[in-house]
Amino acid sequence: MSPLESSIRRVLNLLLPKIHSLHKSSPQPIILGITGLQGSGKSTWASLIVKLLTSEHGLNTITISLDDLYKSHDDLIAWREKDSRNKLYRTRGQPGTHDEQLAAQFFAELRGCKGNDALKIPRFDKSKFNGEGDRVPEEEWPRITTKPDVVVFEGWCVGFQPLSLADVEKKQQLASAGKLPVNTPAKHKLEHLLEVNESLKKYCDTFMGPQHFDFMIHIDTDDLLNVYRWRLEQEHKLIAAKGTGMKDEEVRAFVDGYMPGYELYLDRLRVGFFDEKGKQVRVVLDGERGVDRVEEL
Ligand SMILES: Nc1ncnc2c1ncn2[C@@H]1O[C@H](COP(=O)(O)OP(=O)(O)OP(=O)(O)O)[C@@H](O)[C@H]1O
Repeated sequence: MSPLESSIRRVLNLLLPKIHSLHKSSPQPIILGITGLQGSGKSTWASLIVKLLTSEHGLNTITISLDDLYKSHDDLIAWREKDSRNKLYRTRGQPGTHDEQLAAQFFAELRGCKGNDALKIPRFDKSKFNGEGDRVPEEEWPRITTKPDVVVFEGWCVGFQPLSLADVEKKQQLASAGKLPVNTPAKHKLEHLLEVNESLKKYCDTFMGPQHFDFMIHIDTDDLLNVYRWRLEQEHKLIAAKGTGMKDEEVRAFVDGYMPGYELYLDRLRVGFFDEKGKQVRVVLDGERGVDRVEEL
């Protein structure tokens, strides 16, 4: 067994008794969030957890990625052009670039799903429009006809919760004084950070707040600079395999887009997403993406 698989099993074992107990007491699908830094392994964790829960624990488990809930291409362009000065919205990814109505509707249907009513799972194709991406036509979305016991919902900003205006401002001042790990909030105007924060608030109200999840796995690291290293390694591997990929400075710019989110919202997630204890596991990775430690929150 690979070290990664044994880490995933170890973390899953911490949550399993609680998952089984909730499964026995509630007919609704259990929502397990997976959040983590760029390239930290969210999709790898999600797919192995689906496999383990289904094949070894008899729990019918599916996964959905926040990436499948983006706005359509037309809506993404309209969103970008609404405020073309906001650099955070030049590409998809930030809160505001997903279709929160679609997301809220999907999760509401999922909670009410009794099986046999063919629930459709939204899909987004990142390759459309030269990489700008577009939603896959609804008739091509996969359908499920059996109520899932567990739904693994993964995304880079899953688990983030909005800050007050004063706290966003304070973070930006800290960044301007060079007191945050990478200081990226200083690279954006306050009003632009607040625009993302406002969208995050809407997400949390409608589909991404603590009230919408049962459990959360957070893949983290003590040193945010590791994220640049992991993403560069990932791209170098891709170039070695396919002969093409992003240049190093493009990779850095790409990761820079996510850093303000990490620098604004990770502190709160690290303290705990839920009010109740025992529902969240924080996995802290070392520089080589090995597990340094596991914390139950
Ligand atoms: N612990 C690990 N050690 C080494 N490589 C890993 C580890 N976890 C994942 N990888 C590899 O790193 C790459 C990124 O993993 P994955 O796509 O699961 O991450 P992600 O967090 O979902 O990424 P993204 O943020 O880009 O969506 C994959 O090639 C995966 O095989």
